[in-house]
Amino acid sequence: MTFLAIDVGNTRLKWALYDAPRPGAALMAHGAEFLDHIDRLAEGSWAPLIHPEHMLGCVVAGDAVKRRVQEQMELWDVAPSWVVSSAQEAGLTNGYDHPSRLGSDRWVAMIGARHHVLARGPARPLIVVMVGTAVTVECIDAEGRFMGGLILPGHGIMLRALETGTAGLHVPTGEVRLFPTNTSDALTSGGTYAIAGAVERMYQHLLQHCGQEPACIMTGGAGWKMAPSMTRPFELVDNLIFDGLLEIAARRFGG
Ligand SMILES: Nc1ncnc2c1ncn2[C@@H]1O[C@H](COP(=O)(O)OP(=O)(O)OP(=O)(O)O)[C@@H](O)[C@H]1O
Ligand SMILES: CC(C)(CO)[C@@H](O)C(=O)NCCC(=O)O
Ligand SMILES: [K+]
Repeated sequence: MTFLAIDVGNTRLKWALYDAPRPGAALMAHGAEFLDHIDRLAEGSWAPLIHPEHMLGCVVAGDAVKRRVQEQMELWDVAPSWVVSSAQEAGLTNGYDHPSRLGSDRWVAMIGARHHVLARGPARPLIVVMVGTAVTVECIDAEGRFMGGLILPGHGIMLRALETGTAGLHVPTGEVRLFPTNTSDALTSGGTYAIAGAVERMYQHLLQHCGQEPACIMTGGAGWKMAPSMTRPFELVDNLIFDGLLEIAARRFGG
């Protein structure tokens, strides 16, 4: 019962082929393409794959990109299905004002993170940080209710905004420093601590609200770069979105 998971992000499409639609399934193949290059998937990295029997994805890039991905999937006889954020799914409840307006990447990653925590011990409050093109910081209480979260610009967007918005800031990437003494280090440290500071703030909000130390999980391609600058112990999980898609797929496809 092969299963293809697809995460169409703001910048790149990431995919993973598993031997079954269930948590813990074996990973058979995986890859990533920039959105500009997705029209080559069927003749490229998808061509040699075993045909997936089921597929589930999440997409934040809009309908035109979704259609381009579905065109590539015509290579196989598999129905495309995409997660839409809802009021409730896989044990999580959604506290967003309009649940369907919550980015499905955020919803799916939270589902992955919640089950990650439950697999290890008793339920507890949870902070989920996704570090990619944008950064999101989500708060979930011990009962599995998504209480709310932050959206902030990712590191790359922050630096590009400063480059285009100021008269003379064009410098190479620097190092994260406690007391930056050159422009490169000042910019790199500023972006990093903006993210770390936002996360710390949400940690305090959740701790205060729940009266219990939250578990902290971080994911996304740049998570490892943020890890040394965080103020709390964070567990890095490679791809929470795939983990969440496997949880949902197990319920939908009965894996
Ligand atoms: N030192 C850093 N600290 C924090 N974030 C960084 C750093 N360097 C790069 N980044 C961020 O990481 C992003 C790349 O992460 P990732 O590979 O998860 O994103 P992506 O797959 O391109 O995004 P998406 O999932 O939205 O398509 C960059 O866009 C940038 O914002
Ligand atoms: C916030 C991003 C860009 C993070 O990838 C994405 O989840 C998105 O476009 N969300 C829709 C708006 C929202 O989540 O409130
Ligand atoms: K993403």
